[in-house]
Amino acid sequence: MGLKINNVGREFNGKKVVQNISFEAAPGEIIGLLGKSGCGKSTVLRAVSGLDNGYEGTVEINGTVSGGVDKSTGFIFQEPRLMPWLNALENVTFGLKGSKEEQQKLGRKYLTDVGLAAHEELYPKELSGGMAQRVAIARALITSPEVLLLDEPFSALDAFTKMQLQDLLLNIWREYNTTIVLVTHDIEEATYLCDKIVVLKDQPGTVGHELTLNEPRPRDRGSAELAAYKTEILGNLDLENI
Ligand SMILES: Nc1ncnc2c1ncn2[C@@H]1O[C@H](COP(=O)(O)OP(=O)(O)OP(=O)(O)O)[C@@H](O)[C@H]1O
Repeated sequence: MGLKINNVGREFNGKKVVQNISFEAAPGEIIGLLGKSGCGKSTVLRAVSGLDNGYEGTVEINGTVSGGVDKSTGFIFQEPRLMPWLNALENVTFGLKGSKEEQQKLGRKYLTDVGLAAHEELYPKELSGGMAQRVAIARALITSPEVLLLDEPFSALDAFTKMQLQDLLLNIWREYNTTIVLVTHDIEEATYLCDKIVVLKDQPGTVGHELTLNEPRPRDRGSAELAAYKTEILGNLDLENI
């Protein structure tokens, strides 16, 4: 159960961009996909999400081979991608079934979870970058996904907001016990959040290294243990060939 990626490969215009990507995430595990720009992290995540289905290999979610966009997954992008004509609550509840009252009740619960209970009426242009990304997180959570896929979700935010949202993500993960796949190029972020990190090598993207972080939470961002993981990752990033 959980997530199983078997030999995923993807070609664009006759060129292999990623190949033989395999990794697994147990239910409730946070797994990071880390690598240099262009190594194929987003390509792999799009295959896992079903947003792209032109890949080789298989993606299994809870034991079932996925054949497209799976209702049990939620996606969070680098930018919030909110609808500008809808307020925060309407963005979160957009597309939900049920009566307006039911939708609003559910929407308010998730807005509360992301710390925006008092801001449901604000429109995207009235939200800070961090608030907008909180709305995007609430929108992804409202369908109760078993697997949450995040593509560099905090990379556009300032350092302080980024740390706040990383902690928010851990709170949500604790509450909902979702399996999480996090694409990031941020080594600090990966070691702070993840149970397992898959380091991709590029051209074509392949799994270069995998490490398991047996570190209890809450983690200390400045600890010697995390520093040792960072060193291990840096040693496997092939930085001489940037
Ligand atoms: N739809 C597409 N058509 C053609 N080439 C593509 C397409 N999508 C991705 N690529 C190419 O695949 C390679 C990997 O891209 P991808 O976005 O997966 O990398 P990444 O590791 O997520 O990069 P970054 O960290 O910069 O976001 C790149 O060379 C990119 O140009």
